[in-house]
Amino acid sequence: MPKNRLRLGINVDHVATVRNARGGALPDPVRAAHLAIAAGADGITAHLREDRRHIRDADMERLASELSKPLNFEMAATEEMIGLAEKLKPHAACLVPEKREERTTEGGLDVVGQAAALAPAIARLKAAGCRVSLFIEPDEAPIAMAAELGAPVVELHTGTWCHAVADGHADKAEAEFQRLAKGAAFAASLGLEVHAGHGLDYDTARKLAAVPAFVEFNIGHFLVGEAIFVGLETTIALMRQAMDEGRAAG
Ligand SMILES: CC(=O)[C@@H](O)[C@H](O)COP(=O)(O)O
Ligand SMILES: NCC(=O)COP(=O)(O)O
Repeated sequence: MPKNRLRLGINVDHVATVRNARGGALPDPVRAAHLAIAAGADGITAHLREDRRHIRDADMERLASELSKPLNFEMAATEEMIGLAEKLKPHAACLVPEKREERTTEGGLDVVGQAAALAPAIARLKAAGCRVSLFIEPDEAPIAMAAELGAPVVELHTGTWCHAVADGHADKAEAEFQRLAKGAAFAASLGLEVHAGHGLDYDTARKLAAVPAFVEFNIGHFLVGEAIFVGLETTIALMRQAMDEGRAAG
């Protein structure tokens, strides 16, 4: 295994989205998490939204107690969520912005504007033993503030780039890719561990893997969708291959 191999975290939120469409117990996101680990995932990500639209408290409790690989608990920095993380003690806690009316996580956390509120949240999560990560835009100001706030990890939001690629806006896509590459290098230069996620597919993950500063990708929606056609094991193997190819080419 190459020393600089990228870690692949699998986000199981949208297995729960399908389950919740019918209100029963199936498909079970925890079963998907076990399967993802058996298929080579390096960790599992799950986002317990305040409105519980996909992952629910009972899912998070089972993920925290059952998994053999690290759990990355994505959450808004609310009292309720920080309290839950203190109770469940997941390996990692990733603070993300959240709006009830949004369809998905639309941008990065406003770490500059919310620094005063984030500082105690980060301190409490660290005291609970969680590796704290901040989900932010790939720009200097939020990255520098993340370092100042003592977060050891940043996850750079790849959504704007992935949308530009999907929409065929080549110039915007190239500019967004350069923004991510520059942001990742800057974050690494400050001693931060650099992750990426949101909207990644095989092609975008392959291209981004060539940027050496990244050490982990968290991917969910695309893989859960692909699993309908080729199965979860195959889609994870194909994503692993794409990331390894990209890294080797970098
Ligand atoms: C923060 C983030 O990017 C993830 O939470 C992911 O997008 C899945 O959750 P949603 O689709 O509910 O935003
Ligand atoms: N933090 C990003 C994540 O966990 C997965 O995002 P997506 O692939 O579901 O868009």
